[in-house]
Amino acid sequence: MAEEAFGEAGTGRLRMAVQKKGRLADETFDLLKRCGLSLSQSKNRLYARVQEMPIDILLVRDDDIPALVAGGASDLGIVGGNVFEEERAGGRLGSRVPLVKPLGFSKCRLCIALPKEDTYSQPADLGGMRIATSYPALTEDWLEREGVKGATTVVMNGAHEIAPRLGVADAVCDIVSTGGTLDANGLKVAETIYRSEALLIGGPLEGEAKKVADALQLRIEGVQRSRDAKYVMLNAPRSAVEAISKVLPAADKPTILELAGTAEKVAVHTVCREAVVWEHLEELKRLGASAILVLDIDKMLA
Ligand SMILES: Nc1ncnc2c1ncn2[C@@H]1O[C@H](COP(=O)(O)OP(=O)(O)OP(=O)(O)O)[C@@H](O)[C@H]1O
Ligand SMILES: O=P(O)(O)OC[C@H]1O[C@H](OP(=O)(O)OP(=O)(O)O)[C@H](O)[C@@H]1O
Ligand SMILES: [Mg+2]
Repeated sequence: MAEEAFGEAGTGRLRMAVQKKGRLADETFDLLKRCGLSLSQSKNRLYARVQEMPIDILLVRDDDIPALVAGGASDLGIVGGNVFEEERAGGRLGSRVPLVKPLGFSKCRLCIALPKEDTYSQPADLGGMRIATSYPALTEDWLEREGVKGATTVVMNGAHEIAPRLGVADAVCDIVSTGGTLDANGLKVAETIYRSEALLIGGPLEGEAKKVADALQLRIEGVQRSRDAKYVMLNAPRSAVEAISKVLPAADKPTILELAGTAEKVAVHTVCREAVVWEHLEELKRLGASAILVLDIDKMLA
């Protein structure tokens, strides 16, 4: 591998910054794998090269991704919306980094939380409080929008949940997923100020980089389309096919196949969301469906 050429502009290889290790990294690598892309890691593990497409992957801390993209060192990046919006709200990105698409993983909420014993009914109750957070810009923007008077932020880089107990803050504003961390630290959610998921950011691109980015996006869309979708096969009385098609709505009409040795029954194949199958299982059985198979779909490319 021509390591010296890595990351240089103008090589025609698209550069994409992703988290090296952490809560975003596993799902980012899984997404690339599902896009049919395999990575060859460099010896120093600061970048990897995609084998199947001209893409170089920068392996970095998530906090650095928006600035790398804004500064032009990377064409694209995959980063949590919380980090991206914090950098943007803090005025550190200029106007140069568009959001390309939400990716649907690493979902979490940015919440203001208070000690469980505090009473809370409205934003004004946060007036005058010190709020420990790694997201001062998003927190301050929200406080201003809600007209909260006199609240301030105390910047901490981790373990915010301990701040009220230490007396260095009255409230926290941090990432919440299951709520387990807050609960274990005697805190409760007062407000959700931002709903986050992983985002693909970057561009606008030109020339070869744009072509590669478009091809990558097409693959990502294929993976996203297949994420909730299931391939459903069942046998049913021919007379029930129309009713079954209404119960299992799909983008396209179902495929109806003859079954050997019978004219009354057919096989119905369709694609729909898994939840729809569960919701309507009883009804499908009532309509005479049998041998219901629900299969994973690896990709739906168009
Ligand atoms: N509990 C959670 N559940 C779901 N998503 C989360 C959770 N915690 C964080 N995230 C999302 O994953 C992103 C990365 O979280 P992680 O804890 O790996 O960050 P980090 O410790 O700042 O990593 P780095 O070492 O790259 O700076 C967060 O910015 C957020 O978007
Ligand atoms: O609502 P929960 O499911 O408990 O998740 C929330 C916790 O997850 C994140 O921390 P993480 O566990 O990633 O550790 P970190 O503080 O080292 O980032 C976040 O900072 C919260 O502390
Ligand atoms: Mg970080």
